Amino acid sequence: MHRADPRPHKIDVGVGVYRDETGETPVMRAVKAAETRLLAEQRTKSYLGAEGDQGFTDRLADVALGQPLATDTRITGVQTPGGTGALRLAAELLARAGATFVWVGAPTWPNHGPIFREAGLVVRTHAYFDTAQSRIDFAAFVDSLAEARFGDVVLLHGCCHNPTGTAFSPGEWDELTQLFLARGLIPLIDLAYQGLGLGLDEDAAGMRAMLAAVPEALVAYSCDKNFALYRERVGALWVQAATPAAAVPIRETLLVLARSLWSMPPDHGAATVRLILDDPALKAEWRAELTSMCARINGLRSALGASHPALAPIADQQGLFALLPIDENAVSQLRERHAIYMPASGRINIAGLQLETIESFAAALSPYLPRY
Ligand SMILES: Cc1ncc(COP(=O)(O)O)c(C=O)c1O
Repeated sequence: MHRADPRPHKIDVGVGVYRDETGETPVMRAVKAAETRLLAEQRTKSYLGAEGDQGFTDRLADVALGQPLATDTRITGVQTPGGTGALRLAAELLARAGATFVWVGAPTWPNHGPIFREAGLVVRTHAYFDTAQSRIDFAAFVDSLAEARFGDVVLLHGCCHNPTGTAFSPGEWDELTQLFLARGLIPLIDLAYQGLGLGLDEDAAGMRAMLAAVPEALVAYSCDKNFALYRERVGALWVQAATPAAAVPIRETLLVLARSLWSMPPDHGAATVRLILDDPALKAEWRAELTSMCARINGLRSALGASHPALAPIADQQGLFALLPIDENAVSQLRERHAIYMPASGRINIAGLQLETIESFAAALSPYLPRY
């Protein structure tokens, strides 16, 4: 509908991918350089196993988990087709291990429910977001987990929550860790936007602290956004077992499951990431470009937050998304009257805005926002 709209001032805050100030989703400089190198170097060995590119999974563990895999043999990792593949593989592993319930917050990324259900798990919903205040309702979240039983799995967004833009504070991560330990709950951390919130290490800090404290955990990771490899579907799943010995059959099971899901993950994108992470100059270039993407998003957040009192919480949130406190009716009126496009949920992609369009965007939104 946005594409077909002839109005020149139209705004698309619907599609959930990073956009630069010209509205494009560019290929990152380090990715271009690594792809050129890959064409020259990589193509002599054709076959890859179900685990994918182990160099990729190991190097990425350094970025995500803050440690190379070799230092913690309780953690085993495999390459997956995107974060979606990692979540699906995690779901299959959990179902195979006898898990029944996976808890997800309200709201969450709409694909979470189908991914777990298709693997035979039962999805239960816990409180998460206070829509009126545009913040996490942590007390209600903890209360609703009172029903969770020993061995239940709880999905957590590692940073940059989709769709609300929220993130746990270090204190909240700590409280959750204590709660999970006391109740025997297993965290499945979905880290799809590392580096697009506060920074690479900051965005993973809560997750790392939790991993250090709990015996078992799973981490589903996507490189599709922070390496802008949307076309390639690059991801990884790490599983932390209670002991190094327990990690061995888990790895074997992951490989059996992966063979029946996708046989081998596609190589090109993961090999590109591996080349970047292996080369200090390329790695520095990737980090610099990611930092400027992140700065653009946070600049837009500050401007949008300052434009209207009801949008103020957006300035303190993170990542690509925010959930506007408006209803479906407002969403369709914004489309009809102002050529502003977003899904019925009111989720907006902050990077779909430009600094120059924020004022008119906020003015169009204003009649539909709550008044204080
Ligand atoms: C919260 C969340 N998790 C996982 C994914 C899946 O990642 P990928 O696109 O790499 O499959 C997404 C993608 O939109 C997401 O928003």
